[in-house]
Amino acid sequence: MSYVIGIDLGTSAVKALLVDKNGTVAAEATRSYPLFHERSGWSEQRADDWVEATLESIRELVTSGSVDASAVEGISFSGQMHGLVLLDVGGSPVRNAILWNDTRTTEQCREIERTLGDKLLSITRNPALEGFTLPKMLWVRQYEPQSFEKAVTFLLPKDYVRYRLTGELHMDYSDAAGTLLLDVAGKKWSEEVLAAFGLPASLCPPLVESHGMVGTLLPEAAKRSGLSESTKVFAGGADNACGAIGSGILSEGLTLCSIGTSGVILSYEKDESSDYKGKVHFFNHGKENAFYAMGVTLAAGYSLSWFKKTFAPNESFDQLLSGVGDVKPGAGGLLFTPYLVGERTPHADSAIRASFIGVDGSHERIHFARAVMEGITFSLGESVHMLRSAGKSIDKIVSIGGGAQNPVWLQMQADIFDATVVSLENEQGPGLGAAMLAAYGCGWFDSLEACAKQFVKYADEYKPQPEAVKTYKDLFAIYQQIYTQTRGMNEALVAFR
Ligand SMILES: Nc1ncnc2c1ncn2[C@@H]1O[C@H](COP(=O)(O)OP(=O)(O)O)[C@@H](O)[C@H]1O
Ligand SMILES: O=C(CO)[C@@H](O)[C@H](O)COP(=O)(O)O
Repeated sequence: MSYVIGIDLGTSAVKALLVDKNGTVAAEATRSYPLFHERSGWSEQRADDWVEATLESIRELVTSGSVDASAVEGISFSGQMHGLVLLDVGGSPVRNAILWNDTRTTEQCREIERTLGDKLLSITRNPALEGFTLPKMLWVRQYEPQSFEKAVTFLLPKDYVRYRLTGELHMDYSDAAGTLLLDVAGKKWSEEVLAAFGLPASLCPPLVESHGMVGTLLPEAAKRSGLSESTKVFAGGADNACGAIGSGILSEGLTLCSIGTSGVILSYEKDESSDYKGKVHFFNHGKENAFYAMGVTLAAGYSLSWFKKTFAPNESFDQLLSGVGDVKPGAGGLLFTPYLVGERTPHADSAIRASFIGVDGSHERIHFARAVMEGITFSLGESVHMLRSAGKSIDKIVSIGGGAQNPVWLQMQADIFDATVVSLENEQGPGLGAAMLAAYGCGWFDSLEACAKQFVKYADEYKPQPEAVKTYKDLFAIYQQIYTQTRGMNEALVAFR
């Protein structure tokens, strides 16, 4: 049997999947790495931690799957988006990577808006948001000029891992779209944006399709991972593009909900023609010449893991959430807004922070846990609402990410989104999407769609329950007021953080 490997470089951990030609996951391995929050709003990781964790997880896959190294034909990647990795002339990172959920760059975002005006949206199809890569570059240039002077290339997280495995520098369109340096519709680095900020084109790596082959493994990487040097390496894509591929979101009318560290609602776009005026992100898909529109909740799964870490550090998610289905929708009048690190959609605001509203003497920890899950889902519901308001019809949503492991949460999504929610048999959307890019790249299938027919296996369907839909509609109207009513207070609190 032949295999491919899909690597999902997440924020909390890297997950590696060994997948056979039938799309069956033969083995899985995961390794976590630390996140550094040196100041409020900052979020960094060490790029070399990703490489070590990836090599270790591949080695475990190969060993636990008891496969012959020569049976693994290809490997590809899904990566957390937007993170800035600056490399010096020797190919080493000049500082820690600054991640997608780091919001230190408000000043640089305003500078980008002032400099580019309307051109920003027409070229990059996205507004200046703190999480994107260009503002991070400008921040490093302004505040750490000694590091920036050393930088000759920039990469995104999974591109750095792939570079260390192959020695080749590349970036795929789906990830490049999240840098604010790409002409998204034209599929090329924007000379206009680069020139406007005095950035040399040589900083940008060559662009490739997600299923494009970029090389084979370096001898050292082959030795450490246990794979053969002839293993073909394919570019891969942004985690949300790969999550979409791994969930079969490859044609018009299909929508994805992903609750990982972040949360996203993503809707397929067959071409570049839709214009959301920057209200949602608009990026290149990992499928050639396709696109997607996407709303992002910065602290989705992160809100629940913050809650667990703070109030139930010694329990598993399943223990923490046991009994959460017995609490009625609305958590006894307790609402939560998941703005622990600021927000992106629909409120691009780095100063806003989370709230519990309606705390009552009768509330127990389980009500708070339910309120956190509901607040995250309401936030994602805002993106569903925005896409519907722009004319999208959203009746069926494939749900992935760590959050999709809990059936109560899947039913809650169906009730809050008022749509049928479908889970996957193997809850590994982005990793499976990466494996599919390798399988398609290896020539196992004529198209990603043909690969999806074989690889993507849907599991349970959750239908919206009318009574809960009605309750959540009423609560959503109250939830939506919390942002405007707490914004001023949070701005005043910035000085105390
Ligand atoms: N058993 C579970 N039930 C509900 N939520 C879970 C469970 N396990 C993990 N999660 C949620 O999923 C998140 C991690 O999702 P994952 O897709 O692995 O993230 P990432 O790819 O960003 O590293 C956690 O922050 C947590 O909120
Ligand atoms: O910033 C975004 C999308 O724009 C995030 O979705 C990141 O891509 C991180 O993803 P996860 O670690 O939550 O999967």
